[in-house]
Amino acid sequence: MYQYSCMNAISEVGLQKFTDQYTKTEVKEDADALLVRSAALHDMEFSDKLAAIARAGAGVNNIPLERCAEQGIVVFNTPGANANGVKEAVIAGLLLASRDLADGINWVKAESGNEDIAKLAEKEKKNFAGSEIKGKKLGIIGLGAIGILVANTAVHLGMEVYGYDPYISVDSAWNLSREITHITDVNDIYRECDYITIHVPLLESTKKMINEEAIAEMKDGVILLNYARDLLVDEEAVVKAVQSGKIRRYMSDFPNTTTAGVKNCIVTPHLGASTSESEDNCAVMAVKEVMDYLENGNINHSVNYPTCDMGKCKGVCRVAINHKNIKNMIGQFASVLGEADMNIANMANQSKGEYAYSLFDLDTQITDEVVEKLKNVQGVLRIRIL
Ligand SMILES: NC(=O)c1ccc[n+]([C@@H]2O[C@H](COP(=O)([O-])OP(=O)(O)OC[C@H]3O[C@@H](n4cnc5c(N)ncnc54)[C@H](O)[C@@H]3O)[C@@H](O)[C@H]2O)c1
Ligand SMILES: O=C(O)[C@H](O)COP(=O)(O)O
Repeated sequence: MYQYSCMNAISEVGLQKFTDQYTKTEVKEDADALLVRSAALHDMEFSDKLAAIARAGAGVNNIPLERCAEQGIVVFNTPGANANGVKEAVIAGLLLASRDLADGINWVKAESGNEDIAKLAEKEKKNFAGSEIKGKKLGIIGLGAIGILVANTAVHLGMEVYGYDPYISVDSAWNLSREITHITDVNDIYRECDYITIHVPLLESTKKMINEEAIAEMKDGVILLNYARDLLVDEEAVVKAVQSGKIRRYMSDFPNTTTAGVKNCIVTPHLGASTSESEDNCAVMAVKEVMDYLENGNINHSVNYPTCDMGKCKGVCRVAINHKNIKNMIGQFASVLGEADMNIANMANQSKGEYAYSLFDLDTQITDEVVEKLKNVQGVLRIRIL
């Protein structure tokens, strides 16, 4: 039996995928797996029982990845599962930034008791006039799951699309429309584009990538969209630029005291992935990842451990070892098993940065004594027998 705990509300469509081997617990210390959306886990202590954390979503900046890896806790996310939801929010953002729909709607609300509203509207509408996106240049920074969907949709809406991503995956490159101009110097996006949208992960290297210098390179009256993370942008510099008119509008999905309520900053309360479809997709993917890891030891879509998948165990038992990526680990594991007269029927070993993961299918049941010997190999972080 396994136990899981939810750190945020997780879609029932996903939770229903758990079989009767799983029960939900409110006691986090009892959980084998945690499911989370944006709840901040940086200050949370993790029990020795916890084997997996699944982020039902894309961004993992709310999870201490390194600390988890060191404790042998595999962290998963659900790449692409909410990308369509975010794409649609970004397209809405493009239109809201171009047409003064928000102020127009607010004006109608304010005048709702006015009997002359229809006549007055015809007089006032000039105050809410905008521009069209067709024929305008859109620069996309980050062509991953969301960036490519935005890029391809914007092409269909008649925009001229420029894309920048020095680390683009082969999959993304295959899925990108040929109409998109490939940019290798991000400054060309800043200099050329009428609209700029960012879709990169929040990492040390991307923090405040949109800063005063980047803004200075941009066209006057540019529209900037941020449905990725607020810390990617120096928002104090953005607010100054909005107030001076350098940036016509700043669209953000991340409210904070810097941008909330500022004229021409249109901020939504982190709604990008808040659609029933995205919430279901993310939860289903997260639950499947957790079950495959807890039951079979397979790792798919982890952000702190390598992908390692041997399907279902074909031997008598499977030994799953989370360990440091240092030399001679496999040799030591094989020696311990060989000395105990245990044959390895099948095995896999993969590494990612400082961490590695090994799976061994054995022809015989492993004993507690051998498990203890494997645990004592220096660099081993966790062992599970499945
Ligand atoms: N608003 C929301 O609700 C919401 C929902 C989902 C994701 N997000 C955020 O959107 C962002 C993108 O998510 P995704 O699912 O597309 O992720 P992804 O991993 O599929 O794509 C990110 C892309 O950014 C590229 N990249 C990394 N560093 C870069 C750099 N310095 N310059 C240019 N490109 C760079 C990567 O190569 C990758 O192709 C993330 O920050 C994520 O947290 C927000
Ligand atoms: O990174 C993500 O997937 C998004 O920011 C969505 O976050 P949420 O699951 O809290 O809506």
